Order: sequence, then C-alpha cells, then structure tokens
Amino acid sequence: MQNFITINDISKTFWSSDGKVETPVIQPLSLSIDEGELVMFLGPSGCGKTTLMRIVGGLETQDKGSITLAGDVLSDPDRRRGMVFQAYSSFPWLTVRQNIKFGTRYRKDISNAEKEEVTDRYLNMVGLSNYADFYTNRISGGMRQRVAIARTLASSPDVLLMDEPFGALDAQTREFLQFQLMDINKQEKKTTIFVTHDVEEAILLADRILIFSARPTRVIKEIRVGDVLPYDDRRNGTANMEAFFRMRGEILEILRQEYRRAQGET
Ligand SMILES: Nc1ncnc2c1ncn2[C@@H]1O[C@H](COP(=O)(O)OP(=O)(O)OP(=O)(O)O)[C@@H](O)[C@H]1O
Repeated sequence: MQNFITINDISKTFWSSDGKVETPVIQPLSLSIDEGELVMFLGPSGCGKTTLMRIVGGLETQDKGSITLAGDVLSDPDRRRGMVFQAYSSFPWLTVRQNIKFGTRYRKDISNAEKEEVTDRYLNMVGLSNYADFYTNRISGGMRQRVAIARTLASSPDVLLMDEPFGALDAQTREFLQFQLMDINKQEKKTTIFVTHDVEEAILLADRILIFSARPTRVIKEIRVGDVLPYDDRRNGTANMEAFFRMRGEILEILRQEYRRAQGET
C-alpha cells in the first residue's frame, strides 16, 4: 500500500520549563512511507529525528499536523506501532523466553498455541534458543537488546520504529542483527522507520534514506538506495563497493555541509 504512513504538516517546538526559551525542532514537515518500506532517518545530532519518530509512535505530541496509518489518524501509542530503543529494555524478573512471549500477550489474532510458536520463532531468529531459560540480568547487553527486538516483533506491530537499536552493540552482534532485520523486513514486509547516525548502516539496510537538516528540521535529500545498490547484492555481500563508497561519500558531504550551514559558516 502506498502512503501507508503519512506525516502531514507536522510541527513541534519545545519550550524551557520557565516558558522563556523556545526550541523549534520540526517546521511543517510532510512525508509518506509505503507499506513494507524500510526508511532510514539520518541527520545532524539534535536535529529532531527521535522527536519525529516519537511523534509517529504516539510518545510525543505534535503542535500541529497529523499522522495517519493506513488511513487512520493516530494519537496515543497502540499495538500497531512497536518501538525499539538504544537502551536495552527487558524485564529482569522474566526469562529470555518469557520476555519474548510477553510481546504476544495482547494479541488476539492468534491462539495460545500459536503464541508459543511465535515466541520460539523469534527466540531462534535472534539466536537465543540456548539462553531461553536465563533471566535477562544474567545475559549480556547485546543479548538483552536481541530480546527487546524479538519481543517487539512477537507483538506483530504494523510498523517497527527503531531508534539506534544497534548503536551500543559489538560489531559482530550488530552485523548479525542488521542482516536479521533485512530478512524480517523482506519476509514479513514490515514497514520500518530506523534512526541511525551510521551512514554505512543506513546504506546497507535502507530502501530509502531521508537526510534531515539541522533544527528546525526538514528533509534535504532522499535517496532510493536500491536504484544504485540492489537489495540482494547488499544482503549477499556482493554490492558494488565503488558505488557503495561513492554513495557514502555523497551522504557524508551533505551532512558536513549541513553541519557547516547550521554553524553559520556557509
Ligand atoms: N522533552 C524535551 N524537552 C525539551 N527539548 C527537547 C526534548 N526532547 C528533545 N528536545 C530537544 O529537541 C532537539 C531534537 O532532539 P532529538 O532527540 O529529536 O534529536 P535527534 O536528531 O534524534 O538527535 P541525536 O541524533 O543526537 O539523537 C534537541 O535540541 C533536543 O535537545
């Protein structure tokens, strides 16, 4: 479905607690995301990427504008939007398996037996079957993040919202989960918004990269990665490296220019 998520003229300003200092973060901004699309948000630090994602997730309210999901206007958080943050979040009094199963708790579309199957499926997918009965305060941070991702997927949201989910992971776990996410996105056609600082991660994962300006933010560049680097090549590790590095260089230059512009140098 085209325009599965639409962001219509959203604006947001934060105010200091005494109401004297305003920080305009998002000026009227509109964009749309298709069903099954994996869109990466890139932009200078503090430009408003997380704020925009939190507004899409219903965790932050916009001053003006609206968000629709499959035609429905969104407000409060609901099960249709699943969020994964950088900080590892899991319930330490539950085992790995129980944590993941917790994601299925409010699902009415599947039976109890299917909830067990779904739990096992995501437990395997994130490579934690051998740790199923461990409490999550007895596993590493990277493993806890895998639990959080599996739990969110088990809840079967229509949209996955990921805020630097792999930012704190070691290189191997990060790469493993990046490929898992690519597979999930393609197999389940899971619409995903993913915030990152990592240009290479953005190119590896994205159907489309949106580069945001400094505050108040707007989209300054849109890149359909697959036009230059076909998805299968990226997934199989056979991407044209010259094209990869050219795209990386172009993006870094846009970010550099935006940084300088925001500092008043250009
Ligand atoms: N609750 C809040 N109250 C006041 N200001 C806020 C609040 N949340 C965010 N901000 C400010 O809004 C701006 C955008 O923050 P946001 O976290 O959305 O940026 P970001 O692009 O995700 O940054 P980063 O890439 O560094 O994570 C920043 O200047 C931040 O200080």
